[in-house]
Amino acid sequence: MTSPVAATVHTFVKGHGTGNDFLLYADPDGAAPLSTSEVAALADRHTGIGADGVIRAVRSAAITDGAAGAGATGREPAALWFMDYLNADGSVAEMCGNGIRVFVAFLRHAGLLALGDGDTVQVATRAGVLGVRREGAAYAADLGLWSAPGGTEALAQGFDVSVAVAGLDEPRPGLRLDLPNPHTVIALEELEQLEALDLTQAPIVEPAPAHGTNVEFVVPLGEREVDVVDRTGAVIGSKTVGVVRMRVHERGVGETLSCGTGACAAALAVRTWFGAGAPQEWIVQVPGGELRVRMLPEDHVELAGPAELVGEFRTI
Ligand SMILES: N[C@@H](CCC[C@H](N)C(=O)O)C(=O)O
Repeated sequence: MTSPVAATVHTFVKGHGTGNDFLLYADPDGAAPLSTSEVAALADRHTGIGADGVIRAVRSAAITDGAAGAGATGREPAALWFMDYLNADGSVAEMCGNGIRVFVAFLRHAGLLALGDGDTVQVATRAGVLGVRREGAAYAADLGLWSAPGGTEALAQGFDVSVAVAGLDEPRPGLRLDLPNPHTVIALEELEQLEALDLTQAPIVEPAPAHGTNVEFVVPLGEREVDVVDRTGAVIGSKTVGVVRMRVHERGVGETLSCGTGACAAALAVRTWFGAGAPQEWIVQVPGGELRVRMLPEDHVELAGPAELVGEFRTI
């Protein structure tokens, strides 16, 4: 591979969360951002290293307005590190739920952060400062406020757009939710319908959201009793959780094996459709594994799941 990368950046760590994979690098002083075309070249699965996104770790004190792209939060005294997340096509996204867990794992691996089991670190993102708690080898992130751009009317109705996709005969109703990156969730009745979808092309959402959208197709699978364990792993009770199967087409990427903010949108949409009495916790099954979503007070939502680092890659 001929390096598409600026001379200052050659070494990347590859990591993933339930198969949603990223290339990460440290740029403490904010001196080595990558261009859109450099990111796209690196993320290319045939001629680059390959990834769903590229994540740059910048000291938040080094972020000046606009330096990290549209929506940069500026200096964040509450958080030492800023997560600069870019999609595989080089476009800027407001948030990445799988990425923020892998980001924290990367900071620990690079010796840039010490985080005890059960402790929480504040991370600056384009969605504001978010807390990420370590749970052994996994992480739980409070992704902050969710909202429905269609307002209470869309939530009451359960949908506010129409979505056409290859593999389904007719357009289906979809519900838009912001985490704060844009999502559109569509319910299907059968797992066979989910498996038959062709997500090699982006689903067509009408009316088209102004800034594009990630699109999640979901099949609700009912409720399940699961063990409640303490920090030592001992079972101390049980609780009821909802279960959802999901496939996703990500804005700026294509179909991915997982999407963390998408899993939250899926759980929020299914909970909305179920109405009062729906579980507050959800297991979201994605092609790359399982994620846990928990509704927190004041319209916050928590996403928990694994974060794994694969290896280091050096471009030439
Ligand atoms: N995979 C991410 C979402 C990444 C951003 C998304 N493609 C967008 O453009 O909004 C996740 O885990 O949340």
